[in-house]
Amino acid sequence: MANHATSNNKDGNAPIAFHGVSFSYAPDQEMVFTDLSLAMPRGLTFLVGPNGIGKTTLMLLGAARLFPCQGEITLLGTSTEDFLEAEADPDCEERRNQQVSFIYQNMEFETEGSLGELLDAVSSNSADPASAALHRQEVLDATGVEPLLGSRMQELSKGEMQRAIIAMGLLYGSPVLMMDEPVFAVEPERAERIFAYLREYCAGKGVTICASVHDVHLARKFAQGVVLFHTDGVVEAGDPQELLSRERLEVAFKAPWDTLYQRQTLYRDMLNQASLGDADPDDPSE
Ligand SMILES: Nc1ncnc2c1ncn2[C@@H]1O[C@H](COP(=O)(O)OP(=O)(O)OP(=O)(O)O)[C@@H](O)[C@H]1O
Repeated sequence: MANHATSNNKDGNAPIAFHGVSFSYAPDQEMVFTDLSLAMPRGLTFLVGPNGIGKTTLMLLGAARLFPCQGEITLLGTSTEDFLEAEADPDCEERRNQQVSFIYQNMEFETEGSLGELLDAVSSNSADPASAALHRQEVLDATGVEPLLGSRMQELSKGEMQRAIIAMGLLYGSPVLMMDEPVFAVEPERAERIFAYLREYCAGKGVTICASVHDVHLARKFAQGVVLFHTDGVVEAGDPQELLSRERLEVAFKAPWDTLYQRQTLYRDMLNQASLGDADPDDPSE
C-alpha cells in the first residue's frame, strides 16, 4: 500500500514527525507506508481510518517500537534511531519508555500482585514521581479503577483491564503516549469520561496522546488533532472539524455515512470477541 501524506502535514515543532518514511514488516511484504511525511498534531490526537490501513503501525513507528526501512522519524526532536537498541539494552529501553509509552490492544500481566500494588510500582518508576502522586486521585476517578485496587490483574474483566492500563500509562507519565484501541471493551459513558480527562490531561501537562479508535463519535467529541487514513493510501493530519466532517470521512472510507456507524459497531464487537472468547465483554456495573 502506498501512502502519501498531503501538504497540510508540516509542523517544524511537531512532537512526532515522519520524514519520507517507508516501512514494510518484511522485505518480501507489501509496504505499509511509502515516502510518508507527516507531523503529528499536539494534544489528544485520534487516528481514524479503515481496518488494516496502518494506524497501529504508525503508532509503533512513532513510539520507536518499529523503525523505518527508509526515512527518519523524530520524537520530541530526536531521531527514533537513538532507541534502536531498546529491545536488547534495558537502559535504552527505559530511556525510550520515559519518552513514549505504548498501550497495546491486548496486554497481559503475570504478576500475582494487586492492581493497587502495580499502580504504586508504576508511579515510583515514573518519569516524574511527584507529578504521578499529584495526579493519582484524578486518574483513579477518571478511569474508575479505585474499587478495583485490591483485585489481581487476572481477575479483571477486559473493560476493567483496559481502564487499569490507561491508569498505568497516565501514572507512568511519559510526555508521549500511544494507545491502540484503548477503550473498545469499555462501557460508552466511561469511555467518554476517560477521553474528557485525557483531553484535560494533555492540555494541562503539554502531553501528546495518540489513540486509534473506530468510534467516529468519540473522535468528533474529544479530538484536538486527527490523523485521517484514506482507503486509497493518503494520510492527512490536521484539525478535527475539517478532517472529521461527514464529507471528508465518506471520501476517506469510500463509504456512505450510515454504513460507517454500522462498521464501527461491528468492529468493536469483533475486537471484544477476539480478546475475550466467551467471557463477558465488560463489567455491567461500570
Ligand atoms: N506483525 C505484522 N507482520 C506483518 N504484517 C503486519 C503485522 N502487523 C500488521 N501488519 C500488516 O500491516 C498493515 C497495517 O496494519 P495495522 O495493524 O497497522 O492496521 P490498522 O489500521 O491498525 O488496523 P485495525 O484498524 O484493523 O487495527 C496490514 O496490512 C496488516 O496486515
